[in-house]
Amino acid sequence: MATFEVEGGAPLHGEITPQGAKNEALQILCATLLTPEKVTVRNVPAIVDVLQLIELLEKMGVKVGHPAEDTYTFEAREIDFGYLQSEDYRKRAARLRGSVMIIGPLLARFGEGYIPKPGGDKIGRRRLDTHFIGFQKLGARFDFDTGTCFYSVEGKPLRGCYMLLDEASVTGTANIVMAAVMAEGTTTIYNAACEPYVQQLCRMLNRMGARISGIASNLLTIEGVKELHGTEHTLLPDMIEVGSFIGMAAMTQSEITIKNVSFDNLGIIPAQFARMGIRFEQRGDDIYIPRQDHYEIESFIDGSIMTIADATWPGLTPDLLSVFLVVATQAKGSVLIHQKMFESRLFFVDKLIDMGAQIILCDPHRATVIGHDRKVRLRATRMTSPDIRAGVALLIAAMSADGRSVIQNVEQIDRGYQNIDGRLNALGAKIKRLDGC
Ligand SMILES: CC(=O)N[C@H]1[C@@H](OP(=O)(O)OP(=O)(O)OC[C@H]2O[C@@H](n3ccc(=O)[nH]c3=O)[C@H](O)[C@@H]2O)O[C@H](CO)[C@@H](O)[C@@H]1O
Ligand SMILES: C=C(OP(=O)(O)O)C(=O)O
Repeated sequence: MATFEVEGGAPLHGEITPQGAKNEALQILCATLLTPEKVTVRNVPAIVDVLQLIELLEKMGVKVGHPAEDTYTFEAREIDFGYLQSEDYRKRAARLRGSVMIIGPLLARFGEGYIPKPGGDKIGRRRLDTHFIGFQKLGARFDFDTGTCFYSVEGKPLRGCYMLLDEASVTGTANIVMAAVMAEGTTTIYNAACEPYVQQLCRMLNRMGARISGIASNLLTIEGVKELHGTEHTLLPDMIEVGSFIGMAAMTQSEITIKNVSFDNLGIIPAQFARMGIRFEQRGDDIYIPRQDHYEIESFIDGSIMTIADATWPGLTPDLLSVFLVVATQAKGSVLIHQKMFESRLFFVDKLIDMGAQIILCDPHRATVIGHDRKVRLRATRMTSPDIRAGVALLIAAMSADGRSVIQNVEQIDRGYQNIDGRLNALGAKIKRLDGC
């Protein structure tokens, strides 16, 4: 288990460039299975989840090239279906959430697909009904082995149809879109998720020859085509990393510039930080955050305490609520953080309370934070990272705290943030990585 030792109170200064988007990468890499031709993907982040998925594709028979540090090529000429039944496949695919999107492309191209129960953050129930109901609507047969938690789908040809998703699942939408691109006839997906990750996937599929319209809306229409071809794709900057850096800068009284953020694809994220009282400037496609000793959370117009809640796009992504929560601990004012989607994502607040933050966990979904307005500094402590985003929130808390904190299990943070210690230390942070502690 790797550990960070963090000396709090060191302000950051300088420029940082966000990595490519983790959740987009997972969709795009799976989409390379849809064609035997070469697909080149750029701005690929070197993070654990993405590297594991690349390794998995290689084991499945995909020819993977790595012509530059952030660029990979994929040629899925043949797939080793024997490997998909192996113990090694089950073990590797079960390590990350994104592997679930292997099954849609396999079903589309080969008429069969297999996947174990995927991994990812342990943040509450993470059902897959939307994915498999969608495949069934397209005509696939579905089987779930409850003993081994192994999902199988089979069906050829798939036939386009109308479907109303029971929820706007991000990976579910991606999986169904990829299954439908080569189905016979027209598929209409209503209540589709439209996060930038899904938009980017649809745009790439269209470049490969797919016919998808309605991109960026919750109504997608897909006219099936016979085959898809190779293409090139560049991942967007990771909006969750951008949001994490905005929050980190405010909390640690730092002056930084976040370069090339693709501002137009950040949606409501900048406005939500502005409502927390955090000042920043858009400079071209960069975000400049001045040092700020105080930031005051707005109230609603009627004077009531502000709520920050997650929602499907274009609402606020649930992956940033942990960051908003930790940043609120040093704001002036109070806020209710309402994590609607996941039921076990707020328990890390116990650690912040140990550090001296004023937080009431109302129930598993809601926490009220009463900001200190910097009158009291958080105290350093020893903690363990439970998931990627809570991990980064704890890192932000430790960087602002008085004294030396220890964060264990930083492999969780490494799943989603590339060389985070190295990149932050280059800006003046004092983070020491201790391996095997
Ligand atoms: C690999 C990947 O891309 N992971 C992201 C993806 O996960 P993932 O695609 O697994 O998440 P889903 O969008 O399927 O669902 C997330 C949670 O929200 C609930 N839900 C979803 C839609 C809805 O309309 N109502 C509702 O309550 C689901 O029941 C589930 O508990 O999207 C999540 C939601 O943005 C993000 O947190 C994850 O980082
Ligand atoms: C929940 C997340 O990831 P995953 O879906 O891969 O577990 C996340 O990125 O915050």
